[in-house]
Amino acid sequence: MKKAPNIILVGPMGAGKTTIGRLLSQAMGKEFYDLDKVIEDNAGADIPWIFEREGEDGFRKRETQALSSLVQSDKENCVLATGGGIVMRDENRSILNDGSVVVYLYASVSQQLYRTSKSSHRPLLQTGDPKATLRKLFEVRDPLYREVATLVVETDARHPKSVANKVLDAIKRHLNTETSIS
Ligand SMILES: Nc1ncnc2c1ncn2[C@@H]1O[C@H](COP(=O)(O)OP(=O)(O)OP(=O)(O)O)[C@@H](O)[C@H]1O
Ligand SMILES: O=C(O)C1=C[C@@H](O)[C@@H](O)[C@H](O)C1
Ligand SMILES: [Mg+2]
Repeated sequence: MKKAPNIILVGPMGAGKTTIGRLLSQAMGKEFYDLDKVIEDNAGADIPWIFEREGEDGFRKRETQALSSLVQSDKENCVLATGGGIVMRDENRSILNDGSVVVYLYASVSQQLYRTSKSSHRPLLQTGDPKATLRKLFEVRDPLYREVATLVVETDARHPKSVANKVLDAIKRHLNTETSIS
């Protein structure tokens, strides 16, 4: 029998990947993984510490390693929330495109700013002008999220539960179309 595809959420910081991923995994009865958390558990240190000691490059190496061991292990039936920069490496985009259903959670820059403003856990946003940083990242990354996405779901002005339901409907529709006989 065909394996159930993994569901992978991509999108910018504050899109809600962690929040929606958890809700989605509960609704679908799948196991939930948050790649940022997996990286932290593997390193025995938090993301700000990794950036400080190893730089962004060190973090990206750990990110690719965690992604490939999760997705290329025999794990199936899981929901994986990624970090906002997962699409930056070609190697990661190839892994994402290898049989998973990838959902791009779209959020406008102003929503990203609002949703990330309460936490100082994101090293890339510890700048004088986080809005300008988010805008620059969005210009580079939005086309890459779209490149890997099977589905795109808009999250602005929606409660997390409503986003999760929208994602669920889109996944069901996608999987039904994929398996129906034309
Ligand atoms: N649809 C939504 N409406 C309002 N608030 C939201 C929504 N989705 C997420 N949030 C809130 O925004 C904040 C950031 O969400 P979350 O941590 O899930 O984002 P993320 O995409 O995982 O970010 P990162 O890439 O940094 O891991 C949280 O406080 C969360 O409760
Ligand atoms: O957008 C990014 O590059 C990042 C997003 C976070 O989820 C973390 O993965 C880390 O802070 C880097
Ligand atoms: Mg997250």
